[in-house]
Amino acid sequence: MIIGLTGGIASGKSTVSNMVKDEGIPVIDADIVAREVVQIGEEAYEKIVSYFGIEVTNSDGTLDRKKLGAIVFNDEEKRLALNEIVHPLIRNRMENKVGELIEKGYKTIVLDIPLLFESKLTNLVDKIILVYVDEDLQRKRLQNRDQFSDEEVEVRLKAQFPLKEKIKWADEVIHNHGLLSDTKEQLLTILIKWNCLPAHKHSAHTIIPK
Ligand SMILES: CC(C)(COP(=O)(O)OP(=O)(O)OC[C@H]1O[C@@H](n2cnc3c(N)ncnc32)[C@H](O)[C@@H]1O)[C@@H](O)C(=O)NCCC(=O)NCCS
Ligand SMILES: Nc1ncnc2c1ncn2[C@@H]1O[C@H](COP(=O)(O)OP(=O)(O)OP(=O)(O)O)[C@@H](O)[C@H]1O
Repeated sequence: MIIGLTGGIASGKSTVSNMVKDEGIPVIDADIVAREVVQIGEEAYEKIVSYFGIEVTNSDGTLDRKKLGAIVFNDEEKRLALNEIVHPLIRNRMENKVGELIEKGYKTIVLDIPLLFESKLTNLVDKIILVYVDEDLQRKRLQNRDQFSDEEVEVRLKAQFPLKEKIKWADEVIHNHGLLSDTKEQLLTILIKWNCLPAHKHSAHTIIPK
């Protein structure tokens, strides 16, 4: 089973995906793949530099992600242009990674994709888990984690579908407002329901009814 793990910026996807990895299930992280496809010399790197100009590179030639972020999150047309350059390559690379893991014998693979719905990547997955928090908490966690100004937070939230909308399209929702142990319990309940835990892990989490 290929599970799509999605949410919104700072809703807790990485937190949940670390819990998934702890259960011995491999995770492919779209944010990491997105960094791989823009390395110097890669096709997307050349396209980005020719579209956005040399100003979006650091002195060592690597992309200046802060500068590129400041541009694309304040200009919808440019954000969509960046998406058009990188998203097909992200999709391809993720499909290849899934193929490799299947060949290695993994029966369950999780794809952590923030823009699963926005980028129409849902056909990559069989089931979808949404990591949900309300927007106020999402703002607070984003601000705390990345030290963004109010405006930087708002433009990033505006670039994604609201989490409330995404709930409708998810098979399961993990509410990530409380303790990490609550979040983990919700995750395990879903994985057990879908029969996705490796056998030794499954028995470790089986709750024996009284
Ligand atoms: C704009 C960039 C350079 C900013 O880099 P930065 O290191 O500051 O952020 P990072 O890549 O870690 O992304 C953080 C979060 O921002 C959100 N985000 C990233 N790109 C986008 C986008 N194009 N549209 C909406 N939200 C986005 C996601 O929730 C992501 O988890 C970078 O995010 C990027 O290259 N984005 C395009 C690729 C993409 O869509 N990545 C998301 C995975 S599908
Ligand atoms: N249940 C929780 N309680 C307290 N803090 C949390 C909880 N879950 C996540 N956080 C914190 O909230 C922030 C955002 O979480 P995380 O980085 O997992 O989100 P994300 O969805 O992966 O973000 P992004 O889309 O930007 O990669 C982090 O600083 C994390 O430590």
